[in-house]
Amino acid sequence: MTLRVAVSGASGYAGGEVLRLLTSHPNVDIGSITAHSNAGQKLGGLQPHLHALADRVLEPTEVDVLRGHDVVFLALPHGASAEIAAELSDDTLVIDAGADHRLENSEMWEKFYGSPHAGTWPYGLPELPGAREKLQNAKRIAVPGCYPTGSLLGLAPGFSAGVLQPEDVVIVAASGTSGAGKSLKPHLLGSEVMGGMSPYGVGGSHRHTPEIVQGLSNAAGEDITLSFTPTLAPMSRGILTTATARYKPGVDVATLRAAWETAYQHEHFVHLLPEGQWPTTKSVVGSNHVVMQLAVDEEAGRVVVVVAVDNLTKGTAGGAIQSMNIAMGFAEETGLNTQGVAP
Ligand SMILES: NC(=O)C1=CN([C@@H]2O[C@H](COP(=O)(O)OP(=O)(O)OC[C@H]3O[C@@H](n4cnc5c(N)ncnc54)[C@H](OP(=O)(O)O)[C@@H]3O)[C@@H](O)[C@H]2O)C=CC1
Ligand SMILES: CC(=O)N[C@@H](CCC(=O)OP(=O)(O)O)C(=O)O
Repeated sequence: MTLRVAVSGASGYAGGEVLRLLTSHPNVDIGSITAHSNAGQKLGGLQPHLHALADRVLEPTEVDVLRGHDVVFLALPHGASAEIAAELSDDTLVIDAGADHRLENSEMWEKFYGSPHAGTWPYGLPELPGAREKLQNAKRIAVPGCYPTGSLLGLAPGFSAGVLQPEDVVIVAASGTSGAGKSLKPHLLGSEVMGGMSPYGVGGSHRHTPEIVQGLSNAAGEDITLSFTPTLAPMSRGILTTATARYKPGVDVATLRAAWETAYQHEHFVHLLPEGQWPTTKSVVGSNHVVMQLAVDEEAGRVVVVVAVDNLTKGTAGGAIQSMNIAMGFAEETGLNTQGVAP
């Protein structure tokens, strides 16, 4: 089966990565590609790495352009996708890379995004417990945020297995600058970012906080409490997440490690490294692979999990295509790879 697929936001980072991956997907024919201020431009001038599509012209992001495709990827700013998705047929698979449909709690949406909530779609992180069933035959999929991808994959196994305490979860993550998108932002100028790291969204104010709380609470079966701090690192791609949580009294080290080994033993894209090896963001650049390592800090009574993802691949576009594969009944790994780029 060949799907006709449209990509909106194709001039941006997330849309560009969706296109890069789709060009090697055997079941996809790339239909309309759309943009906003860059509509009318050739893709080659904006995404010079996408040689195979260089002469394709970006159309405006309008419902009429997106209609008539089997699958539509929306890689638009927050708030822009809900309106378009509502106009697309129920038979079209719509995959939203933005945040509009990720949260289950409308109050949380309004608190963190400051607009009316558009509703909740199946969450596109297949490795979470119960997620695959909801993605099969889905016609609407919400792609997770990039920080939630590493954070949830890092701690969900411990909560699902009932070995972690729900209160006092702490996550600190360092992201590459592509996480912020392509539009001009003064704090992302090379001279601001190169040679140093800086925090932002400190004190529970980052909008990914409720998304991570939601996923971990669902895994735990009870509400968890979280302190989440994002930081900006001088690299273009990648997120290194350090997630720690208290383990329940009496749980031993072997039981803790077994929870993660069991959760990921059959997963194609998520890999608990052999003991003693630690993840690096460099090892996952351009791949849909997630690598992690776990340590048990017995003095502190905490599990420490370190996770590396490529924010644009597994953290957005690769995860979106993996979910498309599930929804459409293709083998989950179709068109995706687990090999990084080195050095
Ligand atoms: N970057 C990342 O790592 C991740 C991004 N995401 C999400 O993906 C989405 C896109 O992010 P990203 O690619 O980084 O952002 P970019 O700023 O790189 O790209 C934004 C895209 O949206 C288009 N656009 C801008 N304004 C509008 C508008 N008002 N209406 C319609 N289209 C518009 C732009 O078109 P033009 O260039 O023509 O103006 C461009 O194609 C966001 O919702 C983001 O949260 C999710 C996970 C990770
Ligand atoms: C480095 C950086 O700025 N990252 C972005 C997160 C990008 C992303 O995944 O998030 P959404 O899809 O939810 O926007 C941020 O912190 O806002």
